[in-house]
Amino acid sequence: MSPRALTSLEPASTDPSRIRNFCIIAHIDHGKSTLADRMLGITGVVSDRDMRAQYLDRMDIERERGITIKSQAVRMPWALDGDTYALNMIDTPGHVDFTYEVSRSLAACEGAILLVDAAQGIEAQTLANLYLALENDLTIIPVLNKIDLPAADPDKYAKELASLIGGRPEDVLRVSGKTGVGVTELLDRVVELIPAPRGDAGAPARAMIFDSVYDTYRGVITYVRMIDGKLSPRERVQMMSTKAVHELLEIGVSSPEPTPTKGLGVGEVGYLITGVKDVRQSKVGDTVTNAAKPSTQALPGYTDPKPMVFSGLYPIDGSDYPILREALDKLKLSDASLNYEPETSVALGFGFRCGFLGLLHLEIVTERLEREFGLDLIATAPSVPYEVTTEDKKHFTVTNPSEFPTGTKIASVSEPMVKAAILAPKDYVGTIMELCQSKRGSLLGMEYLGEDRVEIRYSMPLGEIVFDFFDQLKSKTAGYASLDYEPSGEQDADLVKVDILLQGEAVDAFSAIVHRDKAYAYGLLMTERLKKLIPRQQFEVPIQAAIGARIIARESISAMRKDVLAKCYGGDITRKRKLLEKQKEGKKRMKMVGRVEVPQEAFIAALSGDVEKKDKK
Ligand SMILES: Nc1nc2c(ncn2[C@@H]2O[C@H](COP(=O)(O)OP(=O)(O)OP(=O)(O)O)[C@@H](O)[C@H]2O)c(=O)[nH]1
Repeated sequence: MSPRALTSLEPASTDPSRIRNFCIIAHIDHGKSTLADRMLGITGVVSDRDMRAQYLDRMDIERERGITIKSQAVRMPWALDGDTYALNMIDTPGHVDFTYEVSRSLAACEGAILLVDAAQGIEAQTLANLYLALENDLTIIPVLNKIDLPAADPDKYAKELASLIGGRPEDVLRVSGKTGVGVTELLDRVVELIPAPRGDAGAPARAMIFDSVYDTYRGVITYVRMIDGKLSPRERVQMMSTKAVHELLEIGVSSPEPTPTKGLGVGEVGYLITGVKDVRQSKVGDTVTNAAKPSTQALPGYTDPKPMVFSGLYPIDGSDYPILREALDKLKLSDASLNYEPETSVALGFGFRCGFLGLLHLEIVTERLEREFGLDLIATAPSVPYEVTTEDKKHFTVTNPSEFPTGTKIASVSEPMVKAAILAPKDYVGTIMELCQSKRGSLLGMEYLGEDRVEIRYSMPLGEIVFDFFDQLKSKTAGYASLDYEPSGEQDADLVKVDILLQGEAVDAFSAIVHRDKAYAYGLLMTERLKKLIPRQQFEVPIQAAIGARIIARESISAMRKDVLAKCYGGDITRKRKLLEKQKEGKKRMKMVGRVEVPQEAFIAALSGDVEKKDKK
């Protein structure tokens, strides 16, 4: 603990002029959590003994992957020039999937520490987060981290940062979250530079929800930033988007363990517990007001986050379906942006079509389902929502390719677009442009940042990004490129559905919506894959790819009579019976597509692309 830390955990001050609300924004892995931990140690809110790495990241998956999914807020007392301040640090998620949550966390602050790895320099998310912070009028404190690294080049990157935000290189602070160098000065800088919150203490209460977390024992814990007025324990509060009224069972601050207080006033950051059991009743971005004396104007910026990536989740063992349903119901309590509805597939049986904020969100949810609920799952290829208009002027949204209309005349199809920003060393510009072009991107602009780093901006269909864009980008640039993107409306495109047919029957899990120019390649890929995976049957099985009634690719599996009894010449009837029993067992794991028997493993391998991976080895 530093001598500057205070020993008392009682809120240092509730006078708004002594409050500083800030967050740390950084690209993934630039050391935000490490720095946050170090601040907790230096301000004395967490003793060295209790300090475990990444105190703020509570979920196991977060800790293992080293990423922050859920933001948390913590109050730290800090003394400067004889005055005591309450520093509220709001931890923001760093990944693109959670941009909305980031923007709400930023809206709860007056300032932001812009943290950049002194060995890496500015990356795509540094910029994306900086732009979000500037949109919210935050005061920016530029900081270089990891100056203890031998590869650190603080002089170079201080210049880069200064030219980006318009300041002097010598004003860029240099710290190491790991060793603690410079962190005390940084805390002082937070007090000096970040403006105190302002609000109307006499007005009806308005608090903005910037996070809401499900806790098994306490129900939903809602993190808020008070804008106007005051909230006190036991009073009745109203959520302005839904008008739902709840009683405030507890109100307090995290330092960093929840500590009840007598209320929260202007500029304060803390938590509320109302006994609700589902985070959907306490939505990020919503305004909390006093039910008896409600405010008439909700705070700006609230939206319902829309799922942008869809995938079918199926239990590999069909009998796990009820467990999957229960697991999703449970996860929903803590994840307001997870959507799902039951669906059935010829190939995969019973499952759920789930909507996610993005690919990382999908990965996290599948991993939690497998890990926390012991499920083995197969996920269908991710797809995005398409808006379809038919010639008779009907509109609908297609989130499952197999539901894409055929037969009816389609007037237009539009797909979600994103503005993508890619940052990379300049040597990779050609490679990156080639890749973006091949993914139907159109160049928006290009800018040099410093001597060797370039920001390339493209408009691209989200559908191309969710496929394997990020993996390809990483492998083509030896890991040097970083990517960020934001939704930017919709655009009409010449999209078609490619079906994959086994003996004339469409296998729903393999239908895909692709651009007409890519339909043939997709058809060829899938028919070849399946040919390798599906065992011979007693008759010839054609595998075809089709757009509507038009076949665009074809393979076939030649017939073979599989006579399991052939080996059993002689009359041993028990042995014959055993073999027949065994065959029956095997059949249970088979899925029937028309008359064709397909082992489920074949579907799984075809969906995950395991065939090519094996071929490459
Ligand atoms: N040498 C050195 N390593 C550091 C420092 N700060 C963080 N690291 C290391 O950098 C890696 C990433 O640090 P984190 O604190 O997890 O990064 P983060 O920005 O919180 O990552 P996300 O939560 O994924 O955004 C870890 O391996 C840390 O040990 C530092 O000051 N010096």
